[in-house]
Amino acid sequence: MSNSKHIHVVIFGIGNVGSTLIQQINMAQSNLQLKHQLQIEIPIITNSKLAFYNENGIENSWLIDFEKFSEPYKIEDIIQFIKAKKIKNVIAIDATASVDFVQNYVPLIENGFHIVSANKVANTLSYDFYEALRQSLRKHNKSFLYETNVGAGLPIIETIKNLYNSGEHIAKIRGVFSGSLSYIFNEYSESDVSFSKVLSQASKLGLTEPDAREDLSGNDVARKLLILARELNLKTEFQQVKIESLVPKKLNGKTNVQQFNARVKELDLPFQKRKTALSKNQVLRYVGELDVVRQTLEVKLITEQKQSPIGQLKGADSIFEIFTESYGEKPFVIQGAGAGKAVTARGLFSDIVKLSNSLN
Ligand SMILES: NC(=O)C1=CN([C@@H]2O[C@H](COP(=O)(O)OP(=O)(O)OC[C@H]3O[C@@H](n4cnc5c(N)ncnc54)[C@H](OP(=O)(O)O)[C@@H]3O)[C@@H](O)[C@H]2O)C=CC1
Ligand SMILES: N[C@@H](CC=O)C(=O)O
Repeated sequence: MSNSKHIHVVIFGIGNVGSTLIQQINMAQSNLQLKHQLQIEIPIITNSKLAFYNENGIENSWLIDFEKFSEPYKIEDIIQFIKAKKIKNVIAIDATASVDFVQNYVPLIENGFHIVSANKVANTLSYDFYEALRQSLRKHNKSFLYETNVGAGLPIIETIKNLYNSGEHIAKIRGVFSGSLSYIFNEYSESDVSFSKVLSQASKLGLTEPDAREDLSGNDVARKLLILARELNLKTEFQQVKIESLVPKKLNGKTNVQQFNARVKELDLPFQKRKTALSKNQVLRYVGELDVVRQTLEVKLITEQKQSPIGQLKGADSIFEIFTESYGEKPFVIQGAGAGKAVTARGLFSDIVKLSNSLN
């Protein structure tokens, strides 16, 4: 009999991040087996409507198999399949951006699933939901890991949590929290290309949310700030974040994502005006600031000096400046790709491995 530990991951969402995670897991199998005696199997993958099941674990042909053999599902079908096949050590991966899907977390936990999530929604609904979720995790002795919620693959949440738990006083966290907005303003400030073109490049690179207005409206950055605030035990609500939206009112609200994409050129003129107003040494940056002492959270577009650390950002890099008591006036800084399917999938993968260390 093999001594390997078997972990089973059910992947909800097979878009940019979910599909890359499948590739990364499949490629790492022999190494995980050899070095860690760990076998990660994927018995179910789903998109919003269809699920593909293979109790022995999906194979490299998963895309074709999904197209041929997937079937409509409800969350109860997934739970029932796992129970019927007596599959143990099960982790549900939320690689969706869905508000509806997070309502499945508690039923999943009650039925034996751990959760690893890239989706920020569960941590940014009401504080009551946040607490109820944690109560359910405690009651059923299950884990919920979500390092990719802030800074994609960068180790932000774990670092903040470790500092906080060790009694370090964190005064402020400031920076560029969005990989897509970083990419957009880095490219837009430096080149002659239109704003709508840069936005479409960011979307093609898989940096934006499925609906790019989530990024442009500041909501995605606001969620990240709120998640960090809650890690620091602030009982803050999303409505308390002061947000500067970059989406004109006429393209929000009543327009759907297709209508927005069709009219995206309407963003070009207002952004051209902001760019023209810049001097030679200035760039635009979309920043977030959590002031822990004042308990204020704010996200906004600013004009920044090119020479500053924030002004020097390149590509889709994020930067997190963390001001704490021990580090004094100079913050310690975490910087690197803040979005992208490869780094985000790798972040989910490392949460899976971390979680599997605590399973038998
Ligand atoms: N891209 C990045 O750089 C980063 C992304 N994230 C987060 O990762 C998540 C996924 O992003 P990304 O892969 O780019 O998004 P995509 O739009 O590429 O993929 C989303 C997937 O989720 C599926 N889905 C939507 N609703 C549901 C549902 N209710 N149940 C099951 N599946 C559903 C979609 O299916 P269908 O096609 O049927 O709609 C699709 O397969 C988001 O929450 C995002 O914030 C976090 C850090 C960085
Ligand atoms: N859309 C997000 C993706 C990661 O959370 C971003 O741009 O940072």
